[in-house]
Amino acid sequence: MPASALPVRTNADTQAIARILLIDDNRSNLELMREILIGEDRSAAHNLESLEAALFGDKPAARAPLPRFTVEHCEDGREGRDLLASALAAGRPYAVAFVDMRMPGGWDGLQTIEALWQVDADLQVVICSAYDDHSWEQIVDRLGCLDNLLFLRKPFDPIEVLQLATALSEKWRLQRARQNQLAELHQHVAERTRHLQQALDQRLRVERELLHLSTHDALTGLANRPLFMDRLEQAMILAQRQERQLLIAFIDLDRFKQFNDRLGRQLGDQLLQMVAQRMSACLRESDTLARLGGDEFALLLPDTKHAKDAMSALTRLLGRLAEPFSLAGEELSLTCSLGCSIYPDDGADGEDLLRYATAAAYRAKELGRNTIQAYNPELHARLQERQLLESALHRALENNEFELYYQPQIDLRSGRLSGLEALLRWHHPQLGDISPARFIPIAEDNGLIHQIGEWTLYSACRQLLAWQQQGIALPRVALNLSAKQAAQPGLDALISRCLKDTGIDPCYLELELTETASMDDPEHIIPLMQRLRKLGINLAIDDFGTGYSNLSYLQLFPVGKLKLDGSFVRGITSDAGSMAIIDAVIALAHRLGLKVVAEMAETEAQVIQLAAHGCDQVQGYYFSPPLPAAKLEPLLRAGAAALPTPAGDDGAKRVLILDDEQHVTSAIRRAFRHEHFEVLTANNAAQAFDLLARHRVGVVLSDQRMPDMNGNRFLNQVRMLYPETVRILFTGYTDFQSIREAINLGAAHQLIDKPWNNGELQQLISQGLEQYAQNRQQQNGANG
Ligand SMILES: Nc1nc2c(ncn2[C@@H]2O[C@@H]3COP(=O)(O)O[C@H]4[C@@H](O)[C@H](n5cnc6c(=O)[nH]c(N)nc65)O[C@@H]4COP(=O)(O)O[C@H]3[C@H]2O)c(=O)[nH]1
Repeated sequence: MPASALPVRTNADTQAIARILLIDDNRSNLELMREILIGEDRSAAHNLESLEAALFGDKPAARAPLPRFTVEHCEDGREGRDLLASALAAGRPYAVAFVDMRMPGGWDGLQTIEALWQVDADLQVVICSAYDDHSWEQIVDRLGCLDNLLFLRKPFDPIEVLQLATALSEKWRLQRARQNQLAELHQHVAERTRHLQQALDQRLRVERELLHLSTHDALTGLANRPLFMDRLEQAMILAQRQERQLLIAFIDLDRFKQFNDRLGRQLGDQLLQMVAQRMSACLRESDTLARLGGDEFALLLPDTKHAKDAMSALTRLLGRLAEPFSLAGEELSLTCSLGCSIYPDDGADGEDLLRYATAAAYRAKELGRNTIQAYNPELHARLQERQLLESALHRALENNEFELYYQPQIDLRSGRLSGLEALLRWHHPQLGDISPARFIPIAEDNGLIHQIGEWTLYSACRQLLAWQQQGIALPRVALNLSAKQAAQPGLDALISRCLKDTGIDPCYLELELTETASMDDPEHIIPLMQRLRKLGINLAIDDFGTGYSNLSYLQLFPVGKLKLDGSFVRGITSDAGSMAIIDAVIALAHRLGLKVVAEMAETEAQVIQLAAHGCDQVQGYYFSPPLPAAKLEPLLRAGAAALPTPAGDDGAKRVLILDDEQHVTSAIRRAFRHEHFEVLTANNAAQAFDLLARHRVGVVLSDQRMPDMNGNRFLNQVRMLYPETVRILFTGYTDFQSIREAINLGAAHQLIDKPWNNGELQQLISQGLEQYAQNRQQQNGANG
């Protein structure tokens, strides 16, 4: 009969009440059981207890309420299993099942119990049996020794049924509660574990990020200096074991500051990122590229069998970097200077190796940028000297080891003293006098230049004041300003303060900024120059002609002077190229209303030529070396120097003979001593150029074979420097090669064989002088 055939009586308080399933094929058994368990007659038991309490004098105990059950039943094992399954699925599991042992026509009790436990292993089971058809041992054998199985012998005592139901349902409840607690505990533990895991993950992530931040450069994502040094140390250990070499490179971007200033910080950063990406792209996984700061990078190539292989990687890097970068609609050409050192050849200390590579990169910069320079012993010596000077420099100011020397500048028209250049001298007690060319760059690097500059400024102004107080007419004093000094914030304030402190009129002060410093950073320099001009200070551009001038800037610089670099002055008498540059600079400066000062003029010939080419002022050993203030006093009081005077005639009666053999020049001089022309002689090209610079000469006769410069080359320079002068070449042998060259170059007008015939030579010279006179006339005519 289906379960629904008997009305299912359920108690109202279903949640707190244990659910019991009865499975028995005997309906009257079911009825009886149900009644016992739901229990209308249990009030009688209660009354009985009350009566006992009255009789034996006990107070009727405050009785715990009798357990009540929700009972459902069925008459067949399969049905019981299904009921159990659907109750479980509905979340209303049975606590106890009373199962009849014998149920003919269906599953017997044991089979039923097995099926029930397959559905719900927690179910407490009571086997009800009236027969001894299964011993307890047999039951245990079949079902196992389990604590959720009890045996009830029929006919059963209602109390026994109730006790079994109560105890087992309580046990079931406790077991469930424990299971729930355990599940909760598991859940709690799982949750807690999950939280801890999350916290741990988070912490690991933060730690990883922190580690990355502390070992990487935030802008480019490249390794930073500490990580680079660490990798270098590791690589050195490995390289030592494997007897390999390592290459360490220092990379400095050329003129990055200019780009950064022009593009602005944000685009400058972007450019650095692009540079980093491009460099990384041409390196191997095993290489380490690091950004040390600013525009400086370091590279470690550990996978190097031979350092030479690595050099080709560096060349590739240099080439890739030189390709233009597209940024903000512009094509930017950026190059780099690269220095490298090799482990173990150059050293065994990581810091040293990086320092050597850095020194080599700076050397590469000096050599003209966009190039690679390997560390070498010469650089090593320079570095050691640098270290020595650097530590000595720190004490130089305190120990009063500096002194200012002054070198006069002379006006080439009047010979008057037009100014003085103050030049710093360092007298070191042990190392002797040290050139500013050696220590100024060091002072620029370590920042001492600012203190040194301040000292120089105050010293020069105080000296000017002292001269003023001695009644000496004040010349203008020029001071050098290095690029770092010019970049120093508050420079104009310092100068104003110094002028105020010393009471010097700013018109007596001139500041010289090199062409390179001015052109490197015009956006900063132009406003600075304007502020200095406002203060009344004069400005000059130093070493003009050696840098990469953007000539259009020249109009924007509020300067009054260009200082022509000494290298051109040195070549003025002998090198047509130097002369051409000097001419061009003078013409340019004059068109812009600027004066030109030539520095390092050492010879009379140079001074004469500079004057002849329209240079305004000159400075150099020819007039005076830089001197201490006291030694300059005679010149300052005189206020002028004697200018050299070129021979006044036009050279139409002058001949210059150049031959390295003195007996040749002497013989010619003797032969023509009574002639109508004067004979000058020289035994080397330098002497000859010097004579030509100081005298006009109508005819030049040069030997072809000379050790310092052959005749063709000499005459060719003469052709370019003094085009009107007539040139004759002595060819000692039948030297067709030199004859052909002389003709091709147009170096010589005439050729004459050695040994020569005096009559023939005299005739050639006379013709030459006539030709020269005609050239001069034409020239004068052309000049109007
Ligand atoms: N061969 C030759 N040399 C001559 C002749 N006449 C002068 N000189 C030298 O040429 C250099 C000219 O100075 P500079 O180009 O400004 O070049 C200077 C300047 O750039 C820097 N310097 C010197 N004093 C200072 C200073 O007080 N501050 C700064 N920032 N730099 C300075 O050091 C450089 C070298 O200075 P010095 O060794 O004094 O070298 C000076 C000077 O002594 C000559 O006829 N022949």
